Amino acid sequence: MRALELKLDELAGLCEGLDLPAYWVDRYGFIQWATSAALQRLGWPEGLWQGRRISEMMPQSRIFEVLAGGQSLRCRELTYIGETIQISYQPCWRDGELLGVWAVIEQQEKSCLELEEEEIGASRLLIQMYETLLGDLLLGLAVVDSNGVIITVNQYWEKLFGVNLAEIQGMPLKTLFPESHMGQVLATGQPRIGETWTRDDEVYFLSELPLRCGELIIGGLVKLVPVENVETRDLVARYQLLERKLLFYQSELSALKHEEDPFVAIIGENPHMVKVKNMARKVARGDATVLILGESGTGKEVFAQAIHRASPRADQPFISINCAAIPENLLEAELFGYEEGAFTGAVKGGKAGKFELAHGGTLFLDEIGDMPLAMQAKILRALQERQIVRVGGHKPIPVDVRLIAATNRDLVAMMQAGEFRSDLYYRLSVITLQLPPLRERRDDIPALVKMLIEKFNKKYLTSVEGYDKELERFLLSYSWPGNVRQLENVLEYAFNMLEPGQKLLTLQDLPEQVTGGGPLGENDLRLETVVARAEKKAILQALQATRGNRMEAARLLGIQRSAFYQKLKKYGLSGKEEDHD
Ligand SMILES: Nc1ncnc2c1ncn2[C@@H]1O[C@H](COP(=O)(O)OP(=O)(O)OP(=O)(O)O)[C@@H](O)[C@H]1O
Repeated sequence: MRALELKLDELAGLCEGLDLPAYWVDRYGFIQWATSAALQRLGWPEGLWQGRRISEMMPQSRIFEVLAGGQSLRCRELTYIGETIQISYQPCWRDGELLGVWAVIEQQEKSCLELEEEEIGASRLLIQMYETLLGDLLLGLAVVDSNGVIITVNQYWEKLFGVNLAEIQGMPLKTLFPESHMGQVLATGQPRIGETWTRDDEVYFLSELPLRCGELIIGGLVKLVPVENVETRDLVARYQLLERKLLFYQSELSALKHEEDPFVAIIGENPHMVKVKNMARKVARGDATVLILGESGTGKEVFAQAIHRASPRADQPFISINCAAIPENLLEAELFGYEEGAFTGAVKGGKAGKFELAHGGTLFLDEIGDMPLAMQAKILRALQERQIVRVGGHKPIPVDVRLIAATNRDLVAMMQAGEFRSDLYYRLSVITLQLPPLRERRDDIPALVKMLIEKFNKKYLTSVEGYDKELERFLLSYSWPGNVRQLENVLEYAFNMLEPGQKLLTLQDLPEQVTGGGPLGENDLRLETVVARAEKKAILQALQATRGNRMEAARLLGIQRSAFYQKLKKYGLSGKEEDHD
């Protein structure tokens, strides 16, 4: 910051020394300095302009366009106290951040005339360039001036419209091509792309783009690309694929929105699962806090969402936050928001936290067992007082949220070890749902796989019908340390390995780390696997040494808590080391 202040001071000194009428406006629009020449030109009395916004001193200033758009403006004319003056504005950036705008009052009008000439010269050059490029490309091109009058077209265009360049030069494009929207493109500077146009049963992609020279729109370009063109056909195919994917996601979304019973989508006919689903269905109707326990990937978030959708709050937001994945120093601001200027890098105007965003709806705190003690106290206070205070603020903000929390850690043991506040535990655990790991409900695996195959068939436009006996045996016997999420990832991997037209999934389509005799194949001596094996072992040892305390384990390993959490996910570990040793 000091170096920067020095540079701004230097700029001020330099302008003063050169007797240049110039001033500096910071990124919030406040005038920071002005040279004596500028004060004289603008008639600003000393002492009146300091600390004021430029809009107060000069309401017609164009500086806000520059602050908003980040692009320079040259020789902009404005009338100020009865006199016409021209000002050029130069935005100044540092490390991608806009610092402010340097404004210089032009002294000679000639400089602006020169600028216009430069601009006209540049546009001529541009047109010449286009004429050379137009040649005999397999697409129709037309260039118009800023009034939409045809300057040139290429041979393809001539043939397509059955015209000669000489006879249409100077003609408004709209006369020759009434379907054009070039008028709008030139007026707004916004391109129109992705439209189609048909002539004699031939379909063309139509794009209309503005041609710019710096700030100025100097004309427009029309492109007509026949869909028959091989490259275009490829594009069309990809576009159609994207469109189908979009339709798929739209239908998924509306299915989610209109599901009568949100628990239907949760697959699980295993008796334990049925019991949990029935209980969740009942508690959804009320407003009580729910604690969902279960290993990673068992569907805790799926349950939380279903509870929300089956609750009277269904039309309000469902906001989810993974407490373990967010660095400790950012957690408070994420949860409670912050006021402007609360810390370096704080967004202008402040930011709402998850509690505020969830107002009226449900807040899902995933991995609550990884919440630092200080934050636990703040959450408890927010729940009791039904209000929060943003970081750096004083004003209490009322919040009405239903809280659903989840963890795979043993909160009772943590409580006894003083790592989890008992008052918060009792508040959270009014209703507790315990989700079984997948290895304890293997009878649900076929239904889950069927659902996932349908899902990925839609996503990848494939037509897989099932899997062979060998794969079936594997799917039913594997330990699935990462539970349903791992099953989902493994099958998605298989879909990416499919041969064209393949109807049955086989064991060979699955990732080797899974099929190689355990989560990490012991016979695989590739460096990547050996390093991964060592890393997994170190994590398990750290978890053992800290009796499953992830924060402590991360500290022992000398890595960030969020990085540690990612590694747990990568190796399909739940944090309970004895499960997977
Ligand atoms: N019973 C289920 N039926 C259908 N899909 C499920 C089921 N359980 C889990 N899934 C799917 O498995 C994935 C993981 O589920 P989810 O994110 O709810 O697990 P989690 O327990 O919250 O995991 P973590 O603790 O790691 O955040 C999701 O893609 C979810 O859709």
